[in-house]
Amino acid sequence: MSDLLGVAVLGAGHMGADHVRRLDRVVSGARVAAVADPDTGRAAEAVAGIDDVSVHAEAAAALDAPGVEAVLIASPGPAHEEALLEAFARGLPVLCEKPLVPESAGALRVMEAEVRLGRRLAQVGFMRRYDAEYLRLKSLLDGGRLGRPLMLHCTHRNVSSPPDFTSAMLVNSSVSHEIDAARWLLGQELTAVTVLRPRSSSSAPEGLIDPQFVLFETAGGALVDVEVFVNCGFGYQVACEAVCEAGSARIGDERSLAVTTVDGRHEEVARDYLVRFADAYDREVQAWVDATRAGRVTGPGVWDGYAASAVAEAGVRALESGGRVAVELVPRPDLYA
Ligand SMILES: NC(=O)c1ccc[n+]([C@@H]2O[C@H](COP(=O)([O-])OP(=O)(O)OC[C@H]3O[C@@H](n4cnc5c(N)ncnc54)[C@H](O)[C@@H]3O)[C@@H](O)[C@H]2O)c1
Ligand SMILES: O[C@H]1[C@H](O)[C@@H](O)[C@H](O)[C@@H](O)[C@H]1O
Repeated sequence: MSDLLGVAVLGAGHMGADHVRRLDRVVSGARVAAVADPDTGRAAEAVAGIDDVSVHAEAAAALDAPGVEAVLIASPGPAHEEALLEAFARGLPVLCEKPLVPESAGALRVMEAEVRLGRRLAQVGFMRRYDAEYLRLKSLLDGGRLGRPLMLHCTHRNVSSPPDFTSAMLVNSSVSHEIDAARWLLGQELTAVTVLRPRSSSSAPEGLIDPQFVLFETAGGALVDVEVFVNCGFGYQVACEAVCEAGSARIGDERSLAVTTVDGRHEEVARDYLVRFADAYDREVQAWVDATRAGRVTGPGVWDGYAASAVAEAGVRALESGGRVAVELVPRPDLYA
């Protein structure tokens, strides 16, 4: 028996295949023991060259495969609730890609199941909490040098959206990251949301409301605004400026490589999340493996996933109604105190 943590990866698409590579070649202390995808050809391709790994069409079969001790869920959001409940039924620790569950009712069922178990088993894949720039901003805000935060101005741009992307997904898929980051950076719940629609870009697919301007209110009286633009065409840009009583701080300005030639100064712009957040995913998965081997959950958990889904759901209602929508959260169970 290997002393490496045996992980079943559910879903072998963009994120799943990248996490398989990461578990196999980047992080220490883990190995890929099984992979599941209804497209078994894709699953087999993702694990090509890896020893002692089984390939399954069904997620449940991968959870029951030999050597599986933990689960990484990278299937589409609507498949997450069933996968989480199946993992909990087997007592398996989980790293679940965002969203925990797209609808808050489903997220609540997952939370109730974990509370019934009486111990935390799941972490949600909000990888920005592991990004070096976000970590510096968090530590600056927590240190108090800038004083009380008043506003966060956020930008979230993608080059283009996948073919099945809907107007609601700008809020509940893309902005779910800002929802979690704002809750974490400010240490406050988001209490209300309003979504404004500038004129849609002519580069956006027909009918897609893109960009959107999302405004959150927080329990501590701060405001968080997000420009989300998923067909901007020119780069993957994620930025955040915190404006506080005694100063401001900004991250996300792509300071990685600047090339100067006779034609001027040129700075690289990431093309997608796998590039922009590569280090953050590595740190996230390593931290999850380490915590899991120590029998703990240290990252964003089921309460964070539930809160993000509830806020996003209010956001979608705000987009549809054009009005301000209050966020309703159930009381936080003691398990997540
Ligand atoms: N953290 C991030 O920055 C980030 C980035 C992209 C996607 N995601 C999340 O990762 C998840 C996967 O997204 P993706 O872009 O890789 O999607 P994808 O469409 O590229 O891949 C999903 C894969 O899951 C498979 N699948 C479908 N139903 C399944 C099931 N029941 N069990 C197992 N596999 C199943 C599909 O066949 C497909 O191969 C989503 O939850 C998405 O929101 C997170
Ligand atoms: O699912 C993806 C992913 O979460 C990315 O990090 C985000 O930038 C995209 O907008 C979203 O569609």
